[in-house]
Amino acid sequence: MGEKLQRPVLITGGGRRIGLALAHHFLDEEAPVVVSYRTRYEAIDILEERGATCLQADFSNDEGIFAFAEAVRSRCDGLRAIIHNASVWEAESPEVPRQDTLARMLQIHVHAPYLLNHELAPLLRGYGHASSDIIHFTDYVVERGSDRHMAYAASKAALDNLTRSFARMLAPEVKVNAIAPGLILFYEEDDAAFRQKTLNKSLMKIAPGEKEIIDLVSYLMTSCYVTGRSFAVDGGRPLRW
Ligand SMILES: NC(=O)C1=CN([C@@H]2O[C@H](COP(=O)(O)OP(=O)(O)OC[C@H]3O[C@@H](n4cnc5c(N)ncnc54)[C@H](OP(=O)(O)O)[C@@H]3O)[C@@H](O)[C@H]2O)C=CC1
Ligand SMILES: Nc1nc2c(c(=O)[nH]1)N=C([C@H](O)[C@@H](O)CO)CN2
Repeated sequence: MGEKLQRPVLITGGGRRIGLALAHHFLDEEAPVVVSYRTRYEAIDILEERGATCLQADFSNDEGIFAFAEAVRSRCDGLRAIIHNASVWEAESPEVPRQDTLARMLQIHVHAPYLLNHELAPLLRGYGHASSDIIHFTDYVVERGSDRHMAYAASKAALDNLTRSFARMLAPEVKVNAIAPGLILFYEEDDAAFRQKTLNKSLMKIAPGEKEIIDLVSYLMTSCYVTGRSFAVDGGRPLRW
């Protein structure tokens, strides 16, 4: 397996979109990076060519989460940060039993970060005051609930709450914060009508792209005082209702 990595930034779900952009950002900064991926996109080959360590992981059951934690421990003696990006935006649907939707949402947004933080906390500790970070990606719906994504919103709300518990548990060595995005990115297949309707839901009326998230992650990782807080990146969306 070779030498162990020097305190990499660990990003879950780093194979596409925001997680992928974060991985490239840290590689640009010459920071060591570990990403988890579920689907092996071409983007993973490129990350590996750039020096990232990419570990296949499926968090849809607890065994997959524990196996990933063990894989990280076997490659790293320490971690600079854990960024919990992996997520599924699943709506309730009449064809799917509600309990299955709820279980999947809790699995990816609560079991995975809760278990990984406990499993990997020893790798974040021991480097001094405010020297490590955990960042949870939640959602602006944590504040207001959701009509179409009720289980998703509830699971992200639980993750928001875990932010404060882990901040208490791991201070003062590890800062633990949440980022609560509104619309950041569209999907290529989103049509013009959907895009316009969605843009109109915020005050700022743009899909800002990954840079807004990268800038906030950089700020949080630079701070030596900010912990246990949630940061909205939502274009003022809650004010539109
Ligand atoms: N994009 C946006 O506008 C918004 C994003 N957010 C939050 O920001 C974060 C990033 O968003 P975005 O880039 O759009 O996320 P995506 O939904 O595009 O990607 C999430 C990643 O998580 C991975 N993942 C999903 N389920 C599992 C699993 N069971 N095991 C392992 N990995 C898994 C996916 O892998 P695979 O590709 O294999 O499915 C994917 O790579 C998320 O937490 C999201 O909820 C919040 C509000 C708005
Ligand atoms: N895991 C994901 N979570 C969310 C996504 C997404 O694509 N993947 N998208 C959104 C929306 O953009 C929404 O906030 C705007 O209508 C929410 N969560």
